[in-house]
Amino acid sequence: MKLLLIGYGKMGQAIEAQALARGHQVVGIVDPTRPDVRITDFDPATVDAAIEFTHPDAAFANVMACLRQGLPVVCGSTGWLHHFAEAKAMVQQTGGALFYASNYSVGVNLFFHFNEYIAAKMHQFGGYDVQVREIHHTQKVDQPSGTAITAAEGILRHFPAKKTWRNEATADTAELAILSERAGQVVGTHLVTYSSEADSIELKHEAHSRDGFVQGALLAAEWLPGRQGVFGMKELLGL
Ligand SMILES: NC(=O)C1=CN([C@@H]2O[C@H](COP(=O)(O)OP(=O)(O)OC[C@H]3O[C@@H](n4cnc5c(N)ncnc54)[C@H](OP(=O)(O)O)[C@@H]3O)[C@@H](O)[C@H]2O)C=CC1
Ligand SMILES: O=C(O)C1=N[C@H](C(=O)O)C[C@H](O)C1
Repeated sequence: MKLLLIGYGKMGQAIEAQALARGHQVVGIVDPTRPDVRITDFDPATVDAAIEFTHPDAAFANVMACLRQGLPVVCGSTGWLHHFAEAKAMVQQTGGALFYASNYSVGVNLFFHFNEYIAAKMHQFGGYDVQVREIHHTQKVDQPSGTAITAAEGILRHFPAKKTWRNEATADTAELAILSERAGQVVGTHLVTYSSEADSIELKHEAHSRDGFVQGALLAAEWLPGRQGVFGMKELLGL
C-alpha cells in the first residue's frame, strides 16, 4: 500500500519502520520538520491511506484536509474529539472514510470490552465505588488520556450511579474520577478500580512498548480503503 504519514514523532517513526517491514511504501511524510510537504500535494491516485498521529491542536485540520483530498484517513491523535461531529459531517459530505481509535492496541480494545462487562456486573451487585487512573510519559500534552476517556465513557454507559467524569479526585459520588499521572517514559498504563469497605477489584492494561498501537494503526490502514463512513476498532476487530 501507498501510505502518507502525518506526524513524524514517536508514533509516526515507529509506524514508518513497521510499514516498510510489512512491504508498504511511505510516499510522503507531513511534519513541521518538512514544511515543503503538504497534505494537498496528495490525492487518491498517489495515496491509499493517510495515517495521522500529531497533536490535539493539529489533528482536526489534518483529518479535514485528508477528507477534502479524498484520502482515507486513520487518525490516532487524542484530545480533539470536541470536533468529531464536524469531521463526521465532512465524511458524509465527501463520501470519504475516517478511522478513529483513542487506542489502537488489540489489548486495550479487549480491556474496553471487559471494562463495559465489569461495569454492568458491578452495577447489578452494588456496594462498590469506581475510579479510572492513567499513567503516561512526561511528553504527553493532553490530559486525561484518550484511552482513559473511552474507558470512563464505557463505565458511564453501564454504571448509572456515575453521571459524568472529572479529571481529578472528587467527593461527589455521582462523578467518576479520572486520575492522571505523568512519569518518565511510561508508554501507557490504564487501571479501572472498584473498591468497597471489604475489597477491591482492578482491571489493568499496561503497554510495554508502542508496538501494539503501531500494529493496530497499520491493520486499520490496510482495512479502510474502499470503505465509506466512520469506523473504529469495534468494527475492525468485531468486538
Ligand atoms: N490512538 C493511539 O493508539 C495512540 C495515540 N497517540 C496519540 O498520538 C498523538 C501523537 O503521539 P506521539 O507520536 O507520541 O507524539 P510526538 O509528539 O512524538 O509526535 C507528534 C509529531 O507530530 C508533529 N506535528 C505537530 N503538528 C503537526 C501538524 N500540524 N502536521 C503534521 N505534524 C505535526 C510534531 O512535530 P513538532 O514536535 O515539531 O510539533 C511531532 O513530530 C498524540 O495525540 C497521542 O496521544 C499516541 C500513541 C497511541
Ligand atoms: O500519548 C500517548 O503516548 C498515548 N496516547 C493515547 C491516549 O491518549 O490514550 C494512547 C496511549 O495511551 C499512548
